[in-house]
Order: sequence, then structure tokens, then C-alpha cells
Amino acid sequence: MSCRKFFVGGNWKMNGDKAKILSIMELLNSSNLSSKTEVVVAPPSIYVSYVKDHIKPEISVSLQNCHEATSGAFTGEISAEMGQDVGCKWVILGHSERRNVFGETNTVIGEKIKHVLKSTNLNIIACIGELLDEREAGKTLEVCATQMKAIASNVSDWSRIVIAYEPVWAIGTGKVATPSQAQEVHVDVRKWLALNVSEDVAQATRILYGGSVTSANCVELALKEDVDGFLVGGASLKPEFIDIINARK
Ligand SMILES: O=C(COP(=O)(O)O)NO
Repeated sequence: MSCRKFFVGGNWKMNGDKAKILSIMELLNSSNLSSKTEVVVAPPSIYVSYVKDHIKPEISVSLQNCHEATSGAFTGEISAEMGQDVGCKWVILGHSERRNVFGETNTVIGEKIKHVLKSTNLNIIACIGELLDEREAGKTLEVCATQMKAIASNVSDWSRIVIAYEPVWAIGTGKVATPSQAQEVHVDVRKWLALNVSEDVAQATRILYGGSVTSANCVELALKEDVDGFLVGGASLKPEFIDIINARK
């Protein structure tokens, strides 16, 4: 198995309230989590300080998104600097819901990546993934390569980047990619990194799988050499998140 540290992120999206979030934090705080796994949780931004104040320090807190500016007349937005100010260590950028629901382009995502790396100490979970019709048209690798190019052209420090491959057709659908499907794309993303950045970056960069990961499918997925962890949505607010964190004990 690779020397890359296993990584499990919980993307809580726009879900939860203080009571529900407290209950999952109490479970995480009281559970025996594998020391071989790096754990990050991404609450709704309004709860970031609450989570930071109640979660055990071994678990890092992430923003789910940020604006590409430090400050300004952007009503409703938050900056990466604000996340860092309240103790975040990570930010998710380019999630498919930001792309497909809110219209974020590869260009905007690239600008956000450049800004976060230049102006903060936050690490980035950078998301890629194809739509169902793109997969059915055999364009998965083409789409992911285009997204990777927009990410890579703005990265000044690869040690602060984790890539999350999240096929859109698997997100929230219960239709998880097979381990072979995930491994195939992860291998191609790693090859893309080797060709376009460097072999060292390709070997060091963690590539997560996201899309209907559960306690029932995580162990088989985690057995794949190039699956370095998960970015989990729905299951990350349930007790089974503990099993997913411990998928590669
Ligand atoms: O969007 C996801 C995955 O969501 P699900 O696990 O609910 O498919 N991660 O960022």
C-alpha cells in the first residue's frame, strides 16, 4: 500500500443544526479513530466556530467553499481568511454542487485556489468529477483532465493540495462507483500529475474518492492502491462515519 496518509473528509453540506452537529461531534470525540487516518470535517460555515470549539484537536475543520477575494462587497460570501481566523485548516473548492448548482467555472475555481495558497495557510481539497452523460459518452478522463489543468495551473504548493474525484452521478444517489471504476480514474489522475507536474507530486498527492461512500462499501474501495481516502457526504453525519474513517485500519 502507498506511503500516502489515508484521508477522510466529511462534507456536511447544508445539513444539521447545533443539536445534530453536537451529537456527531460527541461520537467522533469518543470514538477510537485510526491514527493512520487524517480526518477533516466541513460543517456549514455558520457552525465552523461551534465545531472548532467542540471537536477534538486531532480532527481538522474545513470550509466548504470560499470567495476568491480577501474582503469586499460580496453579500453572503465568506473569505478563506475568515475561515483561517476562526481556526479552519482546510477549504473544499470546486465541489460539483458549486460547479453545477451555482455555476462556478474552472476559471473561478482556479482563481480561488491561487488566492487561498497565496493569501492564507489553508490546505485545499480540490474537487473534480464528470456528469453521467459525460461518462456515458466516454469523456470521463477528458473532463477530469480539463478540471485538473485548471487546478494545477493555479497551484504553487502541491503539499497543500488533496484531490477529490467525485463522479457527479454517484453523489447523493446511492449509486457508488465500483472499486475498479474509482481506481481507473485515480490512476489516470495520478498519471496526469506525473505528466503535467512531476512524478514526485503524482506519488505524494492524495486522491480521494467521493460519491455514496458508506460503511458497507468503504473497505473494498479503500483496498485500491490509488484510493487514498474519501470525501463523504451523507454518511458523514451518521454513526457509520466512524467505520469509514477506520476503513483502512
Ligand atoms: O458530495 C460528496 C459526496 O456526497 P454523498 O456521500 O452524499 O454521495 N462529497 O463531497
